Amino acid sequence: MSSLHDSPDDGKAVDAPPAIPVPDDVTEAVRTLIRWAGDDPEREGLLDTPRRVARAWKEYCAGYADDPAHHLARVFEEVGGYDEIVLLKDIPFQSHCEHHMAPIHGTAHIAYLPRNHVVGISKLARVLHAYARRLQVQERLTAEVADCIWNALHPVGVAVVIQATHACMTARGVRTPGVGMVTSRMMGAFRDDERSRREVLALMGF
Ligand SMILES: Nc1nc2c(ncn2[C@@H]2O[C@H](COP(=O)(O)OP(=O)(O)OP(=O)(O)O)[C@@H](O)[C@H]2O)c(=O)[nH]1
Repeated sequence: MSSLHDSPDDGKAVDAPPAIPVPDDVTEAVRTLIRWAGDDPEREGLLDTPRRVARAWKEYCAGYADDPAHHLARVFEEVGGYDEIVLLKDIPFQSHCEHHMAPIHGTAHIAYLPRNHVVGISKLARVLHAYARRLQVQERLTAEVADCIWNALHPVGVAVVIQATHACMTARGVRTPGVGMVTSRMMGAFRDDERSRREVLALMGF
């Protein structure tokens, strides 16, 4: 019987990642973790779990195989003399913290003030995801995204603001739901010029 998640053609899940081979030591590590958590990795419901977990982690961490700067290689020079802020706002992303490997869910706002050229707007989100799909701390993620745009486009300014919740704080440890962390990196005109900084923050909704 097919379900909503089956493709009409081959019965595989629509968004299924390619079935990459998983080395035995990786599945064994997951089995050890299941035992450590208190369950039995040999019970029927958990038999395929180590392989699934291994593949899921390859997907969560796909950013290690993704060169962020590569996404900014193609630029457009003819944009009608446009020389104001370009902002991609409210970009949802997921990451994992490097301390507990717990999920981070967040929203990023990425802006730049072009010098002579712009990039396809989707590329800003691609840069974000390439860094987010790694083990991260929010401060480094914010800095890496901003630095990548700065170094690739040589714009007049770059501003990146990230708001995120960390499951290591909500689901364990201090167990404090509803709190968000905010980080920012302002470069060039957005750092040096108060009016530009205020303008970009206002466009972002702050
Ligand atoms: N600055 C920063 N801290 C983070 C980030 N993600 C997780 N953390 C924190 O990293 C810290 C790790 O602290 P440790 O004391 O080594 O680990 P822990 O004993 O598990 O800490 P608790 O979470 O307080 O139980 C925790 O305070 C986390 O909340 C992040 O992106 N940035």
